Amino acid sequence: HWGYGEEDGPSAWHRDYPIAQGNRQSPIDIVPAETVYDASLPPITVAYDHCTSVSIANNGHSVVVEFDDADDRTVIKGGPLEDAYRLKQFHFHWGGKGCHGSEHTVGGKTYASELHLVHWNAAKYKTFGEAAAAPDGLAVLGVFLETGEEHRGLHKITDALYRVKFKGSTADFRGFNPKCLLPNSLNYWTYPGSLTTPPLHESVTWIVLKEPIVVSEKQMGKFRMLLFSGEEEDRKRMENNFRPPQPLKGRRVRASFN
Ligand SMILES: COc1cc(C[n+]2ccc3cc(OS(N)(=O)=O)ccc3c2)cc(OC)c1OC
Ligand SMILES: [Zn+2]
Repeated sequence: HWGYGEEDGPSAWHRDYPIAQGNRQSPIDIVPAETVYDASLPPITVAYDHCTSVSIANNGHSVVVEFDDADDRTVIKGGPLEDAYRLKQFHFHWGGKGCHGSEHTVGGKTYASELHLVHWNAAKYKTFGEAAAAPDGLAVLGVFLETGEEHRGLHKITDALYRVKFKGSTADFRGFNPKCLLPNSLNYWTYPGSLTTPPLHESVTWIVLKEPIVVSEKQMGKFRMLLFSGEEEDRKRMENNFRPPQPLKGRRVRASFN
């Protein structure tokens, strides 16, 4: 099975998932000077008012908060998106310490972590799985995390992490609204890309926010107490669960701001 170690990490994924060497893989290094300001790009609308988080889980690769996606109560629309995309889950990628751990980089700059809010096009597809295999099926909103002051909204998450320490553990996690994890500005870059973990489907319209949110080193430390391993296995700390930037292959990265 795939992972982030020496043997099963990102450089080996192509053996089981040849699309890893495809033409629209993610993440990428976003080079601001090479992005194209697109004045016709409307702002994105994040309509997370009736938040319906259901559970928090450790899937052996990250910590994931799942949502009830049975209706259009929690959606993202506008920006590069033709339809409203329904929030399915969010999760994080992070490093071992210091300021590396994000998946996207900005002019080579890495951040301590990156939040991914995963949405699917329920206007066009019946299930997440079906959408995940379609070129316009998913929209992932990426938010950079940098270390500094404590983040009040993140406490509810970091205080729940002890309940999902081991791979395969799940806990109730209701009523969390991820709107509190967004920065003040919704200025973004957007480009056509993929899932950053297997199955690496090239089905994602990426929307990466320029402004990071600030979380404390102590809060980041709580993510690193999670384990890749299950209760009966040798302990492996969950850290450095990020894929490095992939070739741009001629893709255009548009900016919603000048
Ligand atoms: C709920 O059903 C599925 C869940 C999942 C779980 N999953 C796996 C990998 C993922 C990678 C992701 O990549 S990322 N890091 O770019 O956000 C996002 C969501 C993911 C969700 C995948 C599926 O098919 C690909 C599913 O349909 C069968
Ligand atoms: Zn992710």
